This record gives sequence, C-alpha cells and structure tokens, in this order.
Amino acid sequence: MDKSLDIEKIIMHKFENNRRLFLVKFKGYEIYTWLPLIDIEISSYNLIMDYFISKKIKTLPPLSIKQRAKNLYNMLASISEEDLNIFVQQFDNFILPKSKLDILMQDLESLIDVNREIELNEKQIQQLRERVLTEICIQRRSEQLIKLQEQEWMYNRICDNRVPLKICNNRDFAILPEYLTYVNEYIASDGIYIPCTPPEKFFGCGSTNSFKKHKCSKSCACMALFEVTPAYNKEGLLSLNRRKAIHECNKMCNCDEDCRYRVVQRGCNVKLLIFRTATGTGWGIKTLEFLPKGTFIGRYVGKVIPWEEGELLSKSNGREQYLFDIDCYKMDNGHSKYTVDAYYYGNFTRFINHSCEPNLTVFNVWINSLDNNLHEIAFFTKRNVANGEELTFNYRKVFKYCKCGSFQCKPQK
Ligand SMILES: C[S@@+](CC[C@H](N)C(=O)[O-])C[C@H]1O[C@@H](n2cnc3c(N)ncnc32)[C@H](O)[C@@H]1O
Repeated sequence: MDKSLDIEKIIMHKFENNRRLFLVKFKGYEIYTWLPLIDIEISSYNLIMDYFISKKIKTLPPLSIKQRAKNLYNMLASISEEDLNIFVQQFDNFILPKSKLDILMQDLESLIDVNREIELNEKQIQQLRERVLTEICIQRRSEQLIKLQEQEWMYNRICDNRVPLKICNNRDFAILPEYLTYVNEYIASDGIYIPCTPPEKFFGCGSTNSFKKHKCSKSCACMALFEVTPAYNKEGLLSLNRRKAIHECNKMCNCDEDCRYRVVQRGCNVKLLIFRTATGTGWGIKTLEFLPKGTFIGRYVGKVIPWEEGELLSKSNGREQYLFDIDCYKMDNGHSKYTVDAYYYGNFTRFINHSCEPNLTVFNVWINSLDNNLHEIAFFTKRNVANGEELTFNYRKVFKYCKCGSFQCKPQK
C-alpha cells in the first residue's frame, strides 16, 4: 500500500482464501480498494475498530505483533525536545551510529507474544529505550542535515559575500529560523526612502567624462570633500583606530571597482561559518581563516524602521537584540531617526553574538546614501583573529545572563 495515502473509511469486508479483506476509501480520492488487514492495521487500527463496532461484529481482530511492536516503540520513544537534545549529547560532536531500526523492530517483535502481556524489567526497558531514542536521533539528524543543506544553498543564492557561507550545527537539532528572509541591503519600511545614488550635485572623484578610470590615492577628492581621513590602507584593511565617519568612493566616482576606498561595498571576503555555539547563545558566526586587524566582515542590514517603532518592538520578547540604531547623528530628542530591525529580514551579521570583550568593532559608513541618518553599519575586526574564533561585538545593552565568558564580562545584577 502507498504509505502517502490516508484511509478515510472502511466500506465493507469479506473473506477470501481465509484472509479478511477490507474495502477502503482513500482521503481526497474517489478510489476504493480491497486491502488485507495486515496492510492497514498499523495506520488505521481505530478505523477497523469503529467499523467492527458499527457492524456489531463481536470478534475484534487482535492486534498483530507488528502493531504491538510499533506501539511499544512509540511508548519507549516519548521524550521532550529538551531531553532529546540532552540525550544526543552522549554522541561526541553529534556523530551518530548507523541505523539499526530493522533489527530493533525484529527484537521488539520477538519480545512480544500476541496472547500475553510482555513483562520487561527496568534494565531491559532502559536498554530498549536507549536504542529507540538513538533511532529517533538518527532520523532527526538526517532530516536536519537535509534542511541545513537547503538553507545553506538558499542563503548563498542570495548572499553577496565573495566567499560562500557555511552552516553547521553539531549541538542540537535546531535549523536556522525559517521566518528569516536573507537580504543584502536595507529594506525600507512604509514611508521611508533609502537613497541608492548620491545627490546630483555630488560629482565624485575623477573626471566623469574621462573614459580612463583613475586610481585613487591618499589625496582622493572624496576624502577632501567629506573632510575625512582615508579609512583603509593599501591592503584594504581599516586603518582608523578611533570611531570616525567613513566615506567610500561611490557610484558618481570615476575610479576602479577595486579602488582602495571601496571596501564595504565590495562585500565580505572571509570564509565564515554560521554555527550553533557550545555556550547556549544559539547561533553564532565564526571565521574559518586567520583575519588581520581591520578586516571588513559585513554590514548590519534588515528592515529600516522609525526609531519609535523600534522602541515599541524592543519591549517584545527576544526582539531587542536584533535592533540596531543608525545613530551616528542624533535627532533633537537625543535618539536616532531610524533603527534596523534584523528579526525577519537580515544577513549573517544578525547571528553575531555579544561579548563584553569583542573582536569586532562597528563603524558608520557612507557610500551611495549621503543622508546623515541613513549610513551603513559595518563590522571590522578590532584585532588579529585566529582561524576558528567566534566573531563578537559589544551590543552595549547588558544581558542579565551574559554567556560571553570573557574576563571583562559584566552581566546585569
Ligand atoms: C542578534 S542575536 C545573535 C544571534 C543569536 N544567537 C541567534 O541564534 O539568533 C542576539 C541573541 O543572541 C543571544 N546572545 C547573544 N550574545 C549573547 C551573550 N553574550 N549571552 C547570552 N545570550 C546571547 C541572545 O539570545 C540574544 O537575544
């Protein structure tokens, strides 16, 4: 019988060659088929019972050994999500054995005598339960790996990083949040306009009439125009120590795409892993290569909402930590005009955890939007970072139970 078809009702039964056959109708189909008891008893035992009762047939068919073994399996399998996550920790690094479900079911069947209640002692129950739970873990793990693979593929289809992202969870059965839409840019909420080109009066550096692309140097006209110190060295690493505004060359400039003042806009060029942390902070980001100080990591993106809306959202559980104010310039009321909400829309940076001793730092960057209140929020490494280290920044919102584990950690009392 096709396992994907559900039986809606049993119409009648008959005996043929000493076998009881049932005429069944499948859910959603006008199909009627004769099936032997053995084919339907596991999935539709209650239907068979109801049918027998309705027909006033006294002898109910006994449960088959298979069904009883299945019931026993289900009984042993009952466990909460939390306990399953604890159970799976016994397998180092989530390396599970090969499935032995067939042997387990055979063993359960051979334990069962159709006419008698089975009696198992505590130790037998414990051993069987461990085998059943192991099978559940194997099943859940294979479903999870398929899902994580799909999510990695979906993220990389959209993600504009120059190196593909990797996703890995060797801690529990969680997958990445399915409500998250991966985006590379700010998404404007109703009534907000995000400029994607500089105003016309801005000419950029180099002559726009020239066909020959010019090379920007320390004396790039943009830096003089915006009265900023050039932010990057020749290797494209951040050379500012103090938090200053960064202006990059933009769409109006006549310099190469690989100009040294186009770092953030070129995207992340680092091998990154979205992983499940061991410290109970959920997902996090780690680098899969050594990063020198000043390496650009990513832009914090998401839905741009008015600051006041962010304030309201921050009161709802779990949302606050995904909100980031675009706050280089404050309004008269002392707050930023806009906030980025990365809860439903965001990129990998929404998974960066907080640390009281972080290895990332945040800079405000203007590229094509020259609106004071709509700059980019960019992460750079604030020191050399070793291959395999988790990337963190300081949220500047203290956690009651901070799990960053650093010596500087200041959890709220
Ligand atoms: C912006 S998210 C970071 C990604 C998050 N770990 C996840 O799985 O989506 C912020 C949330 O991560 C967790 N988190 C981040 N840093 C933490 C820390 N130092 N201590 C405890 N929880 C932390 C908190 O649950 C917080 O609400």
